[in-house]
Amino acid sequence: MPHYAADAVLFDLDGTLLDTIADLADGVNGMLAELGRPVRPLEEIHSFVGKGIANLVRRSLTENAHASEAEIDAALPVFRRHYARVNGRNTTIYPGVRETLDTLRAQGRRLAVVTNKSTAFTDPLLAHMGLSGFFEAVVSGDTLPTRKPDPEMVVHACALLDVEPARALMIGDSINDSLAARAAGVPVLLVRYGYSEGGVPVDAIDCDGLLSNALETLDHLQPR
Ligand SMILES: O=C(O)COP(=O)(O)O
Ligand SMILES: [Mg+2]
Repeated sequence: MPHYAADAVLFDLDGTLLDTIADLADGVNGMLAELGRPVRPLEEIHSFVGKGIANLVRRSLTENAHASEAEIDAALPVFRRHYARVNGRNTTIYPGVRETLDTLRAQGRRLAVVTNKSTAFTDPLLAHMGLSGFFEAVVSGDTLPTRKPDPEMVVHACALLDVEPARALMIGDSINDSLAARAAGVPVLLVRYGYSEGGVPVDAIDCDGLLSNALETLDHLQPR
């Protein structure tokens, strides 16, 4: 197993640091109910998460259903209103995450969040969960014109942390994370416990290793 020098570790948020699916599902189903559409099971909403909020709303309206572009546009602020109301309410930190962040900081590594979630939800959620203090940079889905799987957010996080991409390590849960990291030249590990957008099994995704618990990140790093 390769051991990475990793001066910086970049973390995806939804499905990697935080189990946010209950709140995302409440936001989606609040929106669907208000629009007079049938609500969806949490398991289905799982597979819609990973490419940002606009994609989540689109998939929620069009999977085995029909919605016009105008209806999709109009639904976005409805979702945002419902999600803002519940963001963090039933969210939990995955086992091992806080200890991992503590250890990485104690080792002097710089940490960032790189998430497709919008800034308006990312920042209050990190604060609510008591995680803000760990991160020197937070790159959200609306920080740049592009989102994961494009590499720019990952490149931007490395620049903010003043670390060469090859000296960083990305931890994510979906193909969007692995594609973005690969294209940015950052090694990438995927957690087995996240949402894996599109329901793609993580074993089938090109990455540098799989983690059953965030603490296993430490096993992939060179000591310092
Ligand atoms: O908002 C999303 O779709 C997913 O966010 P993530 O990039 O933190 O997994
Ligand atoms: Mg994710």
